[in-house]
Parts: sequence; structure tokens; C-alpha cells
Amino acid sequence: MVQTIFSDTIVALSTPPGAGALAVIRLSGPDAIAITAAVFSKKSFANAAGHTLHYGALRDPNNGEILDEVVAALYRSPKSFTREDAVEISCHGSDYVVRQVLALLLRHGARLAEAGEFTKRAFLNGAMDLAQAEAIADLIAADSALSHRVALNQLRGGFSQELRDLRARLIKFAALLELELDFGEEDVEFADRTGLALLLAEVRGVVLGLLRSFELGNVIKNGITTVIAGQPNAGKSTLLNALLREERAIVSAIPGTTRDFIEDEVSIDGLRFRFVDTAGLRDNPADEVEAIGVRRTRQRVSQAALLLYLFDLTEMGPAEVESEIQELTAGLELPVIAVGNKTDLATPEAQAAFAAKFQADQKFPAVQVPLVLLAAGQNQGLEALQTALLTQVRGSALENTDSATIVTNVRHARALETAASHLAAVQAGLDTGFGTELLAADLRHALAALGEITGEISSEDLLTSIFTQFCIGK
Ligand SMILES: Nc1nc2c(c(=O)[nH]1)N(C=O)[C@@H](CNc1ccc(C(=O)N[C@@H](CCC(=O)O)C(=O)O)cc1)CN2
Ligand SMILES: Nc1nc2c(ncn2[C@@H]2O[C@H](COP(=O)(O)OP(=O)(O)OP(=O)(O)O)[C@@H](O)[C@H]2O)c(=O)[nH]1
Repeated sequence: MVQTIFSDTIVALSTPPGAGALAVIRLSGPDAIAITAAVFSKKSFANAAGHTLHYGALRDPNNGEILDEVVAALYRSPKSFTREDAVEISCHGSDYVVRQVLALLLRHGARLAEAGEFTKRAFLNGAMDLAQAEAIADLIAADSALSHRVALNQLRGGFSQELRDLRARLIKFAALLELELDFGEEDVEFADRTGLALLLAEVRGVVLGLLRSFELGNVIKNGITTVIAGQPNAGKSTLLNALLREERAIVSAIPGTTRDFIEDEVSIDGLRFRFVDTAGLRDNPADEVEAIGVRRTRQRVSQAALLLYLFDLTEMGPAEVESEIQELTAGLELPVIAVGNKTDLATPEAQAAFAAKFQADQKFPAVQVPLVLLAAGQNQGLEALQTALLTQVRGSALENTDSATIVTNVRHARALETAASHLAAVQAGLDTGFGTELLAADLRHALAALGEITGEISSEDLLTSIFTQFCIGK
């Protein structure tokens, strides 16, 4: 039995609340097994080996009442998720049973776990580092193949290993610099300056590569906010419905129907797009409510990561489309896809006019925007739009991502930024021949920043802010 650091035993429901086939109640801590044994009919439980399952009844010893028939899994320290003794009770998934079982365990000495407390213990007992613990929350939230893969790689320690390698290389040199410092006045240089410069450039390159991956990581984790804007009746709601393959937005033939924002998410090829349907953009809105809607649309456009400018092919010509896009995105650095709708109604001439404008380089020349023609109402041409969406995002984000690890966590990105800036300072210091002391100080700061990611260096506040974002029972 290894010494773990907590003396109390925590308990929580680890499956979602509400009725289900089963519910799993988890206990962890030095008394987990004894507390369970006190209310469990299976006499062999208290002395059973770790990683064993036990079927029996839960009984309140005070009145002999049987609460449920359950299966209890027993883990012995250190071979458990938290490294502590742990028990998982699978009972019948009724709220009533769960409440009763929890109350019984609390009466026998357990206390309710806080959000993320099991995972926090796993971290503090050395089962995983902080980046791995954070990956658990990401894994639970993962809703696409890509976000799942990135979280799993982080949970399995891929990112942590990369950081450990970086730190190990820097530590070697930091140690040499510190040695020079110990010799004080004597003018010795143990650390080979040329070698140090090379190593720094290398390490900083890796750190910058990781930082660049955050652009994609952020997209993977939070999705790409894609605003659909255009004149009333262009078919924005219809397009959103077609993309969502469900009827969510209100579709009507009266212009100005969509007054508020309707948002929904669609995963295309593992990437999450959060589509925002907006109020139609009219120069002379019919009433005050609509005017507010138009203002808010402009605001949403300014916050978007991508804009779909949708227009009715029977209503607008290429020149007008270009100038509308220009006006809408003036001052913004926003990727745009122009989408011409209602190909089923548009005359061949109208479509030819766009084709002619568009042919040059597959884009509108003036605004450098790709064009897709479709009929949202007929579900025609949606694949071309999906391809255009993926090309836009992949083009900007994936091209910048050379490292195998993708950073998805803002906290990690901040720490990497700090590390990068201190490494740049060391580099500048080497170039201008700074004293050992200054170099060593910056190197230490860079090391500390990298260490914060995996939690080698952490504060109680940081841990609290991380783990309280978990769900109860995790
Ligand atoms: N029932 C159950 N399922 C679960 C979890 C859990 O805690 N309980 N997990 C919780 O997130 C995940 C799995 N994580 C786990 C991590 C380590 C150990 C464990 O017992 N480790 C020991 C033994 C290893 C072995 O026998 O090879 C160890 O590492 O020493 C268990 C679950 C997902 N599924
Ligand atoms: N023929 C044809 N009609 C379409 C197509 N797409 C949409 N419509 C029709 O165009 C009208 C307007 O569609 P909406 O989706 O409500 O348009 P909107 O841009 O959201 O309109 P506002 O909410 O007023 O801004 C509806 O009558 C749709 O059925 C299409 O591809 N072909």
C-alpha cells in the first residue's frame, strides 16, 4: 500500500442524474472499502482482492432494510484511477435508489465529492499530470472524431511527453548556466554558447509550432462560428435547415421572418461548424425591431470566424454581390464564401453571368471570394458548399500545423506564449552577450511556464479553477 495524501473518503454519482438502466456511485479514499463493507451483504468483500466484482445487497444496518441489489467493483491502492482504495457501486438507475444509497454511504463516513475531485486526486496522487487530467474533461465533451482523437492523445500522455522532452533539454543547459553562476567572479563559461543558441532555436521552434497548432485546436474544440448573412428571402433559414438536415429555423415567404439568431452545430468531416442564421440585411428595414436585428447581424458578422454571404440568384447580379460583400466585411479580415441560392429558379443567363465573373480564378476577382451555386430548398449543391467550408478552414488552420500534437487548451496556449517570449529573451541575450545571470533567469521563467502546463508547477487556485469545471463524480 502506497501512501496517498488524503485522509477522507469521497463519494459521488458518476453517471448522469435521472433515471437510467444503471447508476454508478463511486467512492475513493482510505475508508472506501470499509464503508461499503458496512452496508453490503457480501461478507467476503472487506478482504477481497483488488480489481474484483461482487454481487450482493445494500442494506441499512440500522433497520435491516434492503435498498437495492448491486454489483460493487473493488480497487485496492495504488491500482485504481485515483491511486486510492476505491469502490464503484452499480445500482439500479432510479433517482430514489441513488439518493438512498448516497445518504447511506454519507451516514457511514463518506463525504460528497466536489466537482472534479476524483480526477484532482488522481493528479495529486501522481496517476497523471495536469494536462492529462484536463484531457479527461475534453474527452467527456468531445463530440467529433477529431476532438476525440486530440483529447485521447493528450490523455495518453502524448503532449506531456513532448513537454517533458523540451524541459529536459532546457534543464541541462540551465544547470550549466547555474554552475557558472556558482563560480561568481571567476570568468568561466561551462555552457557552450553556440550549442546553447542552437538548442534554443530548436526548442523555441517546437514551442512556436505547438502555439500555431492552437489555431486549429481552438477550432476543433469550440467549432467555427459561421454566420449566414444576406438579403431577406435569400433563403438563409432554408439553407441552415438543409445543413442541419432538420427543420429548426422558421421558413416563410414573408421577407424579414428571421428576426433573432438561430444557432446550431453541424459536424462536417470531424470539424464542428456553429452556424448562425441572421436577420435579413436590408438597407431600409420595415420597422424598429427589424432595424435592431440588422444592427445585431452586423455585430455578429464582426465576431464570426467565417461568413457565408447568401444571395438569391434571381435577385442579384455579380457586381451587386461583390459590393455587398465588400460593404459587409469592410475593415474585417474575415474569410467569406459567396453562396448563390435558387439555381432551380435562376435563368441560364443569370447563372452564366456568375460563371463568367467567377471563372477567372474560381473566385470573385474583387473580393477574392469563392462562389458556390445551389438550391437550398431542393437540397441541391450542398456537398459543394461543405467542400468549400472545409477548404476555407483547413486552408488557414491545418497548413499552419506541423506538430503531431494539437494544443486545444487556452491555458496551455498562454503558457506556451510565455515560454516562447522568455526563450526569445534568452536568444536575444545570447546574441548581445548578456551576463549569465540574466540568461539563467529567463531560462528559468521559460522552464516554469512549460512546467505549468503539466502541473509540475501549480497553485491551489489554478487547480481549483481547473477541476471545478469538471462534472461531479469525475
Ligand atoms: N468503471 C470505471 N470505468 C472507467 C473509469 C473508472 O474509474 N471506472 N475511468 C475513469 O476515468 C476510465 C478508465 N480509467 C481508469 C484508469 C485506471 C484504472 C486502474 O485501475 N488502474 C490501475 C490498474 C491498471 C491495470 O490493472 O493494468 C493502475 O493504473 O495501477 C481504472 C480506470 C473510464 N472507465
Ligand atoms: N425555389 C426555391 N426557393 C427557395 C430556395 N431556398 C429557399 N427558397 C424559398 O425562399 C423563401 C425564403 O426563404 P427563407 O429561408 O425564409 O429566407 P431567409 O433568407 O431566411 O429570409 P429572412 O428570414 O426573411 O431573412 C422561402 O419561401 C423558401 O421556400 C431554393 O433553393 N429554391
